[in-house]
Amino acid sequence: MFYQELGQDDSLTLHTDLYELNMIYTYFKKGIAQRKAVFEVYYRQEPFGNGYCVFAGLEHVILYLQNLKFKASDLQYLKEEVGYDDDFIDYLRHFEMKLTLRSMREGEIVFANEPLMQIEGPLAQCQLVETAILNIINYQTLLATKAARVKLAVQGDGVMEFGTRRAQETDAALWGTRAAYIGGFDSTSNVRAGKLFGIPISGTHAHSLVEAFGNEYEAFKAYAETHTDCVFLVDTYDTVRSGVPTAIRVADEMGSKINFQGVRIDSGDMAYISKQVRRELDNAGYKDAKIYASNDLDENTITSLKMQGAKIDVWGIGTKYITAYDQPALGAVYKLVSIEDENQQMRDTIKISSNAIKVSTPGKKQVWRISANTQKKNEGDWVCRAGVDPRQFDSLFMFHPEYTYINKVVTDYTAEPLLKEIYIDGKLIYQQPQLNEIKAFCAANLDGLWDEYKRSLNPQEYPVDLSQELYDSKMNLIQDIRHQIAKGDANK
Ligand SMILES: Nc1ncnc2c1ncn2[C@@H]1O[C@H](COP(=O)(O)OP(=O)(O)OP(=O)(O)O)[C@@H](O)[C@H]1O
Ligand SMILES: O=P(O)(O)OC[C@H]1O[C@H](OP(=O)(O)OP(=O)(O)O)[C@H](O)[C@@H]1O
Ligand SMILES: O=C(O)c1cccnc1
Repeated sequence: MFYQELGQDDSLTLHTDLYELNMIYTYFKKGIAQRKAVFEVYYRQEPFGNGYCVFAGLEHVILYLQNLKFKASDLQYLKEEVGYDDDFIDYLRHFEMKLTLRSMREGEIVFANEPLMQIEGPLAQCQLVETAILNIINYQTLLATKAARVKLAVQGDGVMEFGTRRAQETDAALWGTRAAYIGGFDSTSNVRAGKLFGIPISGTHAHSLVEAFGNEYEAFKAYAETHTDCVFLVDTYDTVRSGVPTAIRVADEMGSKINFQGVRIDSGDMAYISKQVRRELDNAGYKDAKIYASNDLDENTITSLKMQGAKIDVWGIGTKYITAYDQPALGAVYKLVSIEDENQQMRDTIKISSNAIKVSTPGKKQVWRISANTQKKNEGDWVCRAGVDPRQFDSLFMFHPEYTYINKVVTDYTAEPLLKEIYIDGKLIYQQPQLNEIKAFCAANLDGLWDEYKRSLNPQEYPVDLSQELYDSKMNLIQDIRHQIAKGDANK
Protein backbone atom coordinates (compact mmCIF):
# COMPACT_ATOMS: atom_id res chain seq x y z
CA MET A 1 0.00 0.00 0.00
CA PHE A 2 2.82 2.40 0.85
CA TYR A 3 5.06 1.10 -1.89
CA GLN A 4 4.20 3.98 -4.21
CA GLU A 5 5.81 6.40 -1.72
CA LEU A 6 9.26 4.94 -2.37
CA GLY A 7 9.91 7.22 -5.32
CA GLN A 8 9.17 10.48 -3.54
CA ASP A 9 9.62 9.58 0.14
CA ASP A 10 13.20 10.28 1.11
CA SER A 11 12.42 10.34 4.82
CA LEU A 12 14.52 7.85 6.71
CA THR A 13 12.64 8.22 10.00
CA LEU A 14 11.34 4.64 9.87
CA HIS A 15 14.75 3.42 8.72
CA THR A 16 15.19 1.91 12.15
CA ASP A 17 14.92 -1.56 13.65
CA LEU A 18 11.61 -2.42 15.25
CA TYR A 19 13.40 -3.14 18.53
CA GLU A 20 14.33 0.54 18.78
CA LEU A 21 10.63 1.46 18.62
CA ASN A 22 9.80 -1.32 21.06
CA MET A 23 12.26 0.18 23.56
CA ILE A 24 11.04 3.73 22.91
CA TYR A 25 7.50 2.55 23.64
CA THR A 26 8.64 1.14 26.98
CA TYR A 27 10.59 4.34 27.83
CA PHE A 28 7.49 6.37 26.96
CA LYS A 29 5.10 4.29 29.01
CA LYS A 30 7.47 4.23 31.98
CA GLY A 31 8.07 7.97 31.85
CA ILE A 32 11.78 7.91 31.07
CA ALA A 33 11.75 8.75 27.34
CA GLN A 34 13.04 12.27 28.11
CA ARG A 35 15.90 11.17 30.40
CA LYS A 36 19.24 12.38 29.19
CA ALA A 37 21.42 9.67 27.66
CA VAL A 38 24.78 9.47 25.92
CA PHE A 39 25.58 6.85 23.29
CA GLU A 40 28.86 6.40 21.44
CA VAL A 41 29.71 4.77 18.11
CA TYR A 42 32.93 2.80 17.73
CA TYR A 43 34.26 -0.28 15.97
CA ARG A 44 36.41 -2.98 17.49
CA GLN A 45 38.81 -4.07 14.79
CA GLU A 46 40.41 -2.46 11.78
CA PRO A 47 38.96 -3.83 8.51
CA PHE A 48 40.96 -5.47 5.66
CA GLY A 49 43.87 -6.04 8.08
CA ASN A 50 44.49 -2.28 7.73
CA GLY A 51 46.09 -0.11 10.41
CA TYR A 52 43.40 2.63 10.48
CA CYS A 53 40.08 3.72 9.02
CA VAL A 54 39.08 6.85 7.11
CA PHE A 55 35.97 8.25 8.75
CA ALA A 56 33.10 9.01 6.35
CA GLY A 57 29.33 9.30 6.50
CA LEU A 58 28.80 12.48 8.51
CA GLU A 59 27.19 14.35 5.62
CA HIS A 60 24.53 11.68 5.22
CA VAL A 61 23.96 11.54 8.99
CA ILE A 62 23.42 15.31 9.00
CA LEU A 63 20.89 14.99 6.15
CA TYR A 64 19.16 12.20 7.99
CA LEU A 65 18.87 14.11 11.28
CA GLN A 66 17.75 17.23 9.44
CA ASN A 67 14.69 15.36 8.13
CA LEU A 68 13.87 13.36 11.23
CA LYS A 69 10.15 13.60 11.80
CA PHE A 70 7.24 11.19 11.56
CA LYS A 71 4.99 11.80 8.56
CA ALA A 72 1.27 11.10 8.67
CA SER A 73 1.78 7.93 6.62
CA ASP A 74 4.52 6.76 9.02
CA LEU A 75 2.16 7.18 11.96
CA GLN A 76 -0.69 5.48 10.13
CA TYR A 77 1.58 2.54 9.33
CA LEU A 78 2.80 2.20 12.94
CA LYS A 79 -0.74 2.38 14.28
CA GLU A 80 -2.13 -0.18 11.84
CA GLU A 81 0.81 -2.54 11.58
CA VAL A 82 2.30 -2.49 15.09
CA GLY A 83 -0.86 -1.48 16.90
CA TYR A 84 0.57 1.37 18.96
CA ASP A 85 -1.99 3.23 21.03
CA ASP A 86 -3.08 6.81 20.37
CA ASP A 87 -0.98 8.26 23.22
CA PHE A 88 2.20 6.92 21.74
CA ILE A 89 1.26 7.87 18.18
CA ASP A 90 0.55 11.36 19.45
CA TYR A 91 3.93 11.47 21.16
CA LEU A 92 5.62 10.49 17.89
CA ARG A 93 3.57 13.07 15.99
CA HIS A 94 5.08 15.82 18.14
CA PHE A 95 8.58 14.43 17.92
CA GLU A 96 11.14 17.19 17.46
CA MET A 97 14.80 16.28 17.04
CA LYS A 98 16.72 17.66 20.05
CA LEU A 99 19.91 15.64 19.87
CA THR A 100 23.44 16.83 20.42
CA LEU A 101 25.87 15.17 18.05
CA ARG A 102 29.65 15.22 18.32
CA SER A 103 31.57 13.52 15.58
CA MET A 104 34.86 12.92 13.91
CA ARG A 105 35.14 14.98 10.75
CA GLU A 106 34.90 13.20 7.42
CA GLY A 107 38.36 12.33 6.15
CA GLU A 108 39.70 11.95 9.71
CA ILE A 109 41.96 8.96 10.32
CA VAL A 110 40.35 6.93 13.09
CA PHE A 111 41.10 3.76 15.00
CA ALA A 112 39.43 0.83 16.70
CA ASN A 113 37.94 1.34 20.16
CA GLU A 114 37.70 5.11 20.11
CA PRO A 115 34.38 6.98 19.87
CA LEU A 116 33.70 8.16 16.32
CA MET A 117 30.39 9.77 17.17
CA GLN A 118 28.67 10.71 20.38
CA ILE A 119 24.89 11.12 20.49
CA GLU A 120 23.45 12.88 23.51
CA GLY A 121 19.88 13.82 24.34
CA PRO A 122 16.52 12.35 25.26
CA LEU A 123 16.89 8.59 25.67
CA ALA A 124 14.08 7.81 23.21
CA GLN A 125 15.61 9.99 20.50
CA CYS A 126 19.08 8.52 20.94
CA GLN A 127 17.56 5.08 20.60
CA LEU A 128 15.61 5.92 17.44
CA VAL A 129 18.70 6.99 15.46
CA GLU A 130 20.95 4.03 16.30
CA THR A 131 20.15 1.91 13.26
CA ALA A 132 20.43 4.58 10.58
CA ILE A 133 23.62 6.06 12.04
CA LEU A 134 25.29 2.65 12.16
CA ASN A 135 24.03 1.82 8.68
CA ILE A 136 25.57 5.00 7.27
CA ILE A 137 28.83 5.10 9.21
CA ASN A 138 29.58 1.40 8.87
CA TYR A 139 29.32 1.46 5.09
CA GLN A 140 30.92 4.78 4.26
CA THR A 141 33.82 4.43 6.69
CA LEU A 142 34.52 0.93 5.40
CA LEU A 143 34.51 2.17 1.80
CA ALA A 144 36.63 5.28 2.38
CA THR A 145 39.16 3.00 4.09
CA LYS A 146 39.18 0.61 1.14
CA ALA A 147 39.70 3.61 -1.14
CA ALA A 148 42.72 4.74 0.88
CA ARG A 149 44.22 1.27 0.50
CA VAL A 150 43.70 1.37 -3.27
CA LYS A 151 45.21 4.87 -3.38
CA LEU A 152 48.31 3.62 -1.56
CA ALA A 153 48.64 0.67 -3.97
CA VAL A 154 48.49 2.76 -7.18
CA GLN A 155 51.52 4.78 -6.05
CA GLY A 156 50.45 8.06 -7.58
CA ASP A 157 48.75 6.70 -10.72
CA GLY A 158 45.25 7.83 -11.63
CA VAL A 159 42.33 5.85 -10.20
CA MET A 160 38.74 5.93 -11.46
CA GLU A 161 35.71 4.53 -9.60
CA PHE A 162 33.63 2.20 -11.83
CA GLY A 163 31.48 0.36 -9.28
CA THR A 164 27.91 1.60 -9.70
CA ARG A 165 26.64 -1.34 -11.78
CA ARG A 166 27.89 -3.85 -9.20
CA ALA A 167 27.00 -1.92 -6.03
CA GLN A 168 24.47 -3.15 -3.49
CA GLU A 169 21.74 -0.89 -4.94
CA THR A 170 21.66 2.78 -5.81
CA ASP A 171 22.37 4.39 -2.41
CA ALA A 172 25.46 2.27 -1.97
CA ALA A 173 26.73 3.32 -5.39
CA LEU A 174 26.13 6.99 -4.66
CA TRP A 175 27.58 7.23 -1.17
CA GLY A 176 30.23 4.63 -1.93
CA THR A 177 31.64 6.68 -4.74
CA ARG A 178 31.68 9.76 -2.52
CA ALA A 179 33.67 7.72 0.01
CA ALA A 180 36.00 6.67 -2.81
CA TYR A 181 36.71 10.28 -3.62
CA ILE A 182 37.39 11.12 0.04
CA GLY A 183 39.76 8.17 0.37
CA GLY A 184 41.81 9.07 -2.69
CA PHE A 185 40.11 8.16 -6.00
CA ASP A 186 40.33 10.87 -8.67
CA SER A 187 36.97 10.50 -10.38
CA THR A 188 33.81 8.45 -10.75
CA SER A 189 31.87 7.05 -13.68
CA ASN A 190 28.59 7.82 -11.84
CA VAL A 191 27.16 10.95 -13.42
CA ARG A 192 24.58 11.50 -10.66
CA ALA A 193 27.33 11.48 -8.04
CA GLY A 194 29.14 14.06 -10.15
CA LYS A 195 26.07 16.26 -10.24
CA LEU A 196 25.15 15.86 -6.57
CA PHE A 197 28.60 15.99 -4.98
CA GLY A 198 30.80 17.73 -7.55
CA ILE A 199 33.04 14.68 -7.97
CA PRO A 200 34.95 14.82 -11.30
CA ILE A 201 33.34 12.35 -13.75
CA SER A 202 35.26 10.34 -16.31
CA GLY A 203 34.67 7.43 -18.65
CA THR A 204 35.76 5.50 -21.71
CA HIS A 205 33.37 3.25 -23.67
CA ALA A 206 32.12 -0.34 -23.43
CA HIS A 207 32.40 -3.43 -25.62
CA SER A 208 28.86 -2.76 -26.83
CA LEU A 209 30.12 0.18 -28.90
CA VAL A 210 32.39 -2.16 -30.85
CA GLU A 211 29.70 -4.79 -31.12
CA ALA A 212 27.12 -2.22 -32.25
CA PHE A 213 29.30 -1.09 -35.16
CA GLY A 214 30.40 -4.65 -35.91
CA ASN A 215 34.13 -3.98 -35.98
CA GLU A 216 36.73 -2.00 -34.07
CA TYR A 217 37.68 0.35 -36.87
CA GLU A 218 34.11 1.58 -37.49
CA ALA A 219 33.49 1.90 -33.77
CA PHE A 220 36.67 3.79 -32.85
CA LYS A 221 36.33 6.03 -35.88
CA ALA A 222 32.71 6.86 -35.05
CA TYR A 223 33.63 7.58 -31.45
CA ALA A 224 36.54 9.77 -32.56
CA GLU A 225 34.29 11.71 -34.93
CA THR A 226 31.89 12.46 -32.09
CA HIS A 227 34.33 13.09 -29.21
CA THR A 228 37.55 14.98 -28.62
CA ASP A 229 38.98 12.99 -25.70
CA CYS A 230 39.34 9.36 -26.75
CA VAL A 231 40.24 6.22 -24.81
CA PHE A 232 39.58 3.15 -26.94
CA LEU A 233 38.66 -0.19 -25.37
CA VAL A 234 40.94 -2.60 -27.22
CA ASP A 235 40.14 -6.07 -25.91
CA THR A 236 36.84 -6.94 -27.61
CA TYR A 237 38.46 -9.40 -30.04
CA ASP A 238 42.24 -9.50 -29.72
CA THR A 239 44.05 -6.73 -27.88
CA VAL A 240 47.48 -6.97 -29.47
CA ARG A 241 46.63 -8.14 -32.97
CA SER A 242 43.51 -6.10 -33.56
CA GLY A 243 42.52 -3.64 -30.80
CA VAL A 244 45.73 -1.68 -30.41
CA PRO A 245 46.66 -1.48 -34.14
CA THR A 246 43.13 -0.24 -34.87
CA ALA A 247 43.31 2.38 -32.12
CA ILE A 248 46.62 3.59 -33.58
CA ARG A 249 45.19 3.67 -37.10
CA VAL A 250 42.25 5.82 -36.00
CA ALA A 251 44.51 8.10 -33.94
CA ASP A 252 46.77 8.55 -37.00
CA GLU A 253 43.82 9.29 -39.26
CA MET A 254 42.20 11.76 -36.90
CA GLY A 255 45.46 13.51 -36.00
CA SER A 256 44.95 16.73 -34.09
CA LYS A 257 41.17 16.48 -34.41
CA ILE A 258 41.16 14.29 -31.32
CA ASN A 259 43.01 14.05 -28.05
CA PHE A 260 44.10 10.41 -28.14
CA GLN A 261 44.36 9.77 -24.41
CA GLY A 262 45.07 6.06 -24.64
CA VAL A 263 43.56 2.59 -24.58
CA ARG A 264 41.77 0.49 -21.99
CA ILE A 265 42.35 -3.22 -21.45
CA ASP A 266 39.73 -5.21 -19.58
CA SER A 267 40.82 -8.86 -19.75
CA GLY A 268 43.74 -11.22 -20.02
CA ASP A 269 47.12 -11.17 -18.31
CA MET A 270 47.39 -7.48 -17.56
CA ALA A 271 51.12 -7.51 -16.86
CA TYR A 272 52.03 -9.30 -20.07
CA ILE A 273 49.52 -7.51 -22.29
CA SER A 274 50.17 -4.02 -20.90
CA LYS A 275 53.90 -4.34 -21.69
CA GLN A 276 53.11 -5.35 -25.27
CA VAL A 277 50.59 -2.55 -25.64
CA ARG A 278 53.08 -0.02 -24.29
CA ARG A 279 55.65 -1.13 -26.84
CA GLU A 280 53.16 -0.81 -29.70
CA LEU A 281 52.02 2.65 -28.64
CA ASP A 282 55.60 3.87 -28.16
CA ASN A 283 56.67 2.49 -31.54
CA ALA A 284 53.78 4.31 -33.16
CA GLY A 285 54.92 7.57 -31.55
CA TYR A 286 52.21 7.71 -28.88
CA LYS A 287 54.49 7.83 -25.86
CA ASP A 288 52.04 10.03 -23.95
CA ALA A 289 49.06 7.77 -24.60
CA LYS A 290 48.09 6.10 -21.36
CA ILE A 291 47.13 2.53 -20.66
CA TYR A 292 43.94 2.18 -18.64
CA ALA A 293 43.15 -1.13 -16.97
CA SER A 294 40.02 -2.62 -15.43
CA ASN A 295 38.75 -6.12 -14.59
CA ASP A 296 38.04 -7.06 -11.00
CA LEU A 297 41.01 -5.12 -9.72
CA ASP A 298 41.66 -4.24 -6.08
CA GLU A 299 44.65 -3.15 -3.99
CA ASN A 300 46.05 -6.69 -3.98
CA THR A 301 45.97 -7.28 -7.74
CA ILE A 302 47.29 -3.75 -8.28
CA THR A 303 50.23 -4.40 -5.93
CA SER A 304 50.94 -7.67 -7.72
CA LEU A 305 50.73 -6.04 -11.15
CA LYS A 306 53.10 -3.28 -10.01
CA MET A 307 55.56 -5.94 -8.85
CA GLN A 308 55.34 -7.60 -12.27
CA GLY A 309 56.25 -4.30 -13.95
CA ALA A 310 52.84 -3.87 -15.61
CA LYS A 311 52.71 -0.75 -17.75
CA ILE A 312 49.41 0.56 -16.46
CA ASP A 313 48.90 4.29 -15.91
CA VAL A 314 45.25 4.59 -14.88
CA TRP A 315 43.25 2.06 -12.88
CA GLY A 316 39.48 1.58 -13.13
CA ILE A 317 38.10 -0.10 -10.01
CA GLY A 318 34.52 -1.33 -9.67
CA THR A 319 33.14 -4.48 -8.07
CA LYS A 320 35.81 -5.22 -5.50
CA TYR A 321 35.82 -1.64 -4.25
CA ILE A 322 32.12 -0.83 -4.11
CA THR A 323 31.13 -4.12 -2.49
CA ALA A 324 34.10 -4.12 -0.07
CA TYR A 325 34.56 -7.58 -1.49
CA ASP A 326 37.07 -8.97 1.02
CA GLN A 327 35.37 -7.54 4.11
CA PRO A 328 31.76 -6.53 3.67
CA ALA A 329 31.12 -5.05 7.14
CA LEU A 330 32.99 -2.78 9.52
CA GLY A 331 31.08 -3.88 12.60
CA ALA A 332 30.76 -0.49 14.32
CA VAL A 333 28.47 -0.55 17.35
CA TYR A 334 26.36 2.02 19.23
CA LYS A 335 26.64 1.74 22.99
CA LEU A 336 25.01 3.53 25.90
CA VAL A 337 27.80 5.02 28.05
CA SER A 338 25.94 7.31 30.42
CA ILE A 339 22.34 7.89 31.57
CA GLU A 340 20.52 10.24 33.87
CA ASP A 341 19.13 8.57 37.01
CA GLU A 342 16.00 9.42 38.97
CA ASN A 343 17.97 12.06 40.91
CA GLN A 344 19.02 13.83 37.70
CA GLN A 345 22.59 12.57 38.14
CA MET A 346 24.45 11.09 35.18
CA ARG A 347 25.46 7.47 35.79
CA ASP A 348 28.14 5.59 33.79
CA THR A 349 26.94 2.44 32.05
CA ILE A 350 28.87 -0.56 30.82
CA LYS A 351 28.29 -3.73 28.78
CA ILE A 352 30.37 -6.55 30.23
CA SER A 353 31.59 -9.54 28.26
CA SER A 354 33.96 -12.42 28.88
CA ASN A 355 35.57 -11.28 25.65
CA ALA A 356 37.77 -8.28 26.67
CA ILE A 357 37.37 -6.58 23.31
CA LYS A 358 33.59 -6.49 23.79
CA VAL A 359 33.60 -4.69 27.17
CA SER A 360 32.44 -1.13 26.51
CA THR A 361 34.21 1.84 28.11
CA PRO A 362 31.79 3.77 30.36
CA GLY A 363 31.32 7.52 30.49
CA LYS A 364 30.98 10.42 28.07
CA LYS A 365 34.34 10.82 26.39
CA GLN A 366 36.56 12.90 24.15
CA VAL A 367 39.34 11.62 21.88
CA TRP A 368 42.55 13.64 21.77
CA ARG A 369 45.14 13.18 19.07
CA ILE A 370 48.57 13.55 20.61
CA SER A 371 51.39 14.54 18.29
CA ALA A 372 55.00 15.11 19.24
CA ASN A 373 56.09 18.67 18.50
CA THR A 374 59.54 17.48 17.45
CA GLN A 375 58.34 14.92 14.88
CA LYS A 376 55.03 16.36 13.64
CA LYS A 377 53.72 12.81 13.62
CA ASN A 378 51.00 11.27 15.77
CA GLU A 379 52.06 9.64 19.03
CA GLY A 380 48.67 8.09 19.57
CA ASP A 381 45.11 8.91 20.61
CA TRP A 382 44.21 9.53 24.21
CA VAL A 383 40.64 8.91 25.31
CA CYS A 384 39.46 10.62 28.48
CA ARG A 385 36.28 11.94 30.01
CA ALA A 386 34.67 14.87 28.21
CA GLY A 387 35.80 18.02 30.00
CA VAL A 388 39.34 16.83 30.76
CA ASP A 389 41.91 18.73 28.70
CA PRO A 390 45.36 17.11 28.29
CA ARG A 391 46.80 20.48 27.23
CA GLN A 392 46.86 21.44 30.91
CA PHE A 393 49.50 18.76 31.70
CA ASP A 394 53.26 19.03 31.11
CA SER A 395 53.51 15.34 30.34
CA LEU A 396 51.10 12.56 29.51
CA PHE A 397 51.32 8.96 30.68
CA MET A 398 50.02 6.84 27.80
CA PHE A 399 49.45 3.13 28.25
CA HIS A 400 47.83 0.26 26.36
CA PRO A 401 44.39 -0.34 27.89
CA GLU A 402 44.80 -4.12 27.80
CA TYR A 403 48.57 -4.68 28.07
CA THR A 404 49.24 -1.86 30.52
CA TYR A 405 53.00 -2.60 30.64
CA ILE A 406 53.18 -1.10 27.15
CA ASN A 407 53.41 2.55 28.10
CA LYS A 408 55.26 5.78 27.53
CA VAL A 409 55.49 9.30 28.91
CA VAL A 410 54.99 11.98 26.28
CA THR A 411 56.25 15.54 26.76
CA ASP A 412 56.32 18.50 24.37
CA TYR A 413 53.16 17.48 22.56
CA THR A 414 50.21 19.00 20.81
CA ALA A 415 46.76 17.66 21.66
CA GLU A 416 43.73 18.12 19.45
CA PRO A 417 40.17 17.12 20.36
CA LEU A 418 38.75 15.04 17.51
CA LEU A 419 35.05 14.89 18.35
CA LYS A 420 33.61 18.14 17.04
CA GLU A 421 30.21 19.61 17.82
CA ILE A 422 27.79 19.09 14.92
CA TYR A 423 24.34 19.52 16.47
CA ILE A 424 23.55 21.11 19.81
CA ASP A 425 20.07 20.31 21.16
CA GLY A 426 18.80 19.67 17.65
CA LYS A 427 20.38 22.75 16.07
CA LEU A 428 22.96 22.26 13.36
CA ILE A 429 25.99 24.38 14.23
CA TYR A 430 28.60 22.70 12.04
CA GLN A 431 29.49 24.00 8.60
CA GLN A 432 30.32 20.92 6.55
CA PRO A 433 33.45 21.52 4.43
CA GLN A 434 33.40 21.15 0.64
CA LEU A 435 34.10 17.64 -0.62
CA ASN A 436 37.47 18.69 -2.03
CA GLU A 437 38.47 20.05 1.38
CA ILE A 438 37.44 16.75 2.99
CA LYS A 439 39.56 14.87 0.46
CA ALA A 440 42.56 17.14 1.10
CA PHE A 441 42.02 16.82 4.85
CA CYS A 442 42.15 13.03 4.52
CA ALA A 443 45.40 13.16 2.54
CA ALA A 444 46.96 15.55 5.07
CA ASN A 445 45.86 13.32 7.95
CA LEU A 446 47.50 10.33 6.34
CA ASP A 447 50.71 12.36 6.10
CA GLY A 448 50.59 12.72 9.88
CA LEU A 449 50.69 8.97 10.34
CA TRP A 450 53.93 6.99 10.50
CA ASP A 451 54.37 4.59 7.56
CA GLU A 452 54.38 1.66 10.01
CA TYR A 453 50.65 2.23 10.64
CA LYS A 454 49.87 2.80 6.97
CA ARG A 455 51.28 -0.28 5.29
CA SER A 456 48.52 -2.49 3.95
CA LEU A 457 49.96 -5.77 5.21
CA ASN A 458 50.49 -6.40 8.94
CA PRO A 459 50.66 -2.76 10.06
CA GLN A 460 51.69 -1.81 13.58
CA GLU A 461 48.87 -1.25 16.05
CA TYR A 462 48.32 2.47 16.58
CA PRO A 463 48.03 3.40 20.28
CA VAL A 464 44.49 4.23 21.41
CA ASP A 465 44.97 4.71 25.13
CA LEU A 466 42.60 5.45 27.98
CA SER A 467 43.34 8.12 30.57
CA GLN A 468 44.25 6.66 33.97
CA GLU A 469 41.03 8.04 35.43
CA LEU A 470 38.88 6.45 32.71
CA TYR A 471 40.73 3.17 32.98
CA ASP A 472 40.30 3.12 36.78
CA SER A 473 36.61 3.94 36.62
CA LYS A 474 36.06 1.21 34.00
CA MET A 475 37.83 -1.35 36.22
CA ASN A 476 35.91 -0.16 39.28
CA LEU A 477 32.59 -0.43 37.49
CA ILE A 478 33.41 -3.96 36.33
CA GLN A 479 34.36 -4.87 39.93
CA ASP A 480 31.20 -3.27 41.35
CA ILE A 481 28.98 -5.21 38.97
CA ARG A 482 30.81 -8.49 39.62
CA HIS A 483 30.50 -7.85 43.33
CA GLN A 484 26.77 -7.18 43.06
CA ILE A 485 26.25 -10.32 40.99
CA ALA A 486 28.21 -12.38 43.54
CA LYS A 487 26.03 -10.98 46.33
CA GLY A 488 22.95 -11.68 44.24
CA ASP A 489 21.71 -8.09 44.38
CA ALA A 490 22.59 -6.96 40.85
CA ASN A 491 18.92 -6.51 40.08
CA LYS A 492 17.97 -4.63 43.21
N1 LIG B 1 49.32 -10.49 -14.36
C1 LIG B 1 48.36 -10.61 -13.48
N2 LIG B 1 48.66 -10.84 -12.19
C2 LIG B 1 47.68 -10.95 -11.26
N3 LIG B 1 46.38 -10.84 -11.54
C3 LIG B 1 46.01 -10.58 -12.79
C4 LIG B 1 46.97 -10.45 -13.82
N4 LIG B 1 46.32 -10.21 -14.96
C5 LIG B 1 45.00 -10.19 -14.67
N5 LIG B 1 44.81 -10.40 -13.37
C6 LIG B 1 43.54 -10.47 -12.62
O1 LIG B 1 43.12 -11.82 -12.70
C7 LIG B 1 41.72 -11.91 -12.85
C8 LIG B 1 41.44 -12.61 -14.17
O2 LIG B 1 40.08 -12.64 -14.40
P1 LIG B 1 39.37 -13.66 -15.39
O3 LIG B 1 39.66 -15.05 -14.99
O4 LIG B 1 37.96 -13.23 -15.46
O5 LIG B 1 40.15 -13.48 -16.76
P2 LIG B 1 39.80 -12.58 -17.95
O6 LIG B 1 40.97 -12.62 -18.83
O7 LIG B 1 39.36 -11.26 -17.49
O8 LIG B 1 38.59 -13.30 -18.63
P3 LIG B 1 37.31 -12.63 -19.32
O9 LIG B 1 37.66 -12.51 -20.75
O10 LIG B 1 36.23 -13.61 -19.03
O11 LIG B 1 37.02 -11.31 -18.68
C9 LIG B 1 41.19 -10.48 -12.79
O12 LIG B 1 40.84 -10.17 -11.45
C10 LIG B 1 42.40 -9.66 -13.19
O13 LIG B 1 42.38 -8.35 -12.63
O1 LIG C 1 35.84 -5.04 -13.18
P1 LIG C 1 35.33 -4.02 -12.24
O2 LIG C 1 36.35 -3.63 -11.23
O3 LIG C 1 34.03 -4.42 -11.63
O4 LIG C 1 35.07 -2.67 -13.10
C1 LIG C 1 33.89 -2.40 -13.79
C2 LIG C 1 33.70 -3.33 -14.96
O5 LIG C 1 32.50 -2.97 -15.60
C3 LIG C 1 32.69 -3.09 -16.99
O6 LIG C 1 32.49 -4.41 -17.38
P2 LIG C 1 31.11 -4.98 -17.89
O7 LIG C 1 31.36 -6.40 -18.23
O8 LIG C 1 30.01 -4.69 -16.94
O9 LIG C 1 30.80 -4.13 -19.20
P3 LIG C 1 31.63 -4.04 -20.54
O10 LIG C 1 30.72 -4.54 -21.58
O11 LIG C 1 31.96 -2.62 -20.69
O12 LIG C 1 32.86 -4.88 -20.37
C4 LIG C 1 34.13 -2.68 -17.18
O13 LIG C 1 34.62 -3.14 -18.38
C5 LIG C 1 34.82 -3.25 -15.97
O14 LIG C 1 35.35 -4.51 -16.22
O1 LIG D 1 34.20 4.35 -18.31
C1 LIG D 1 34.49 3.16 -18.23
O2 LIG D 1 35.42 2.65 -18.86
C2 LIG D 1 33.66 2.28 -17.33
C3 LIG D 1 32.63 2.75 -16.61
C4 LIG D 1 31.90 1.91 -15.80
C5 LIG D 1 32.23 0.61 -15.70
N1 LIG D 1 33.27 0.15 -16.42
C6 LIG D 1 33.98 0.95 -17.22
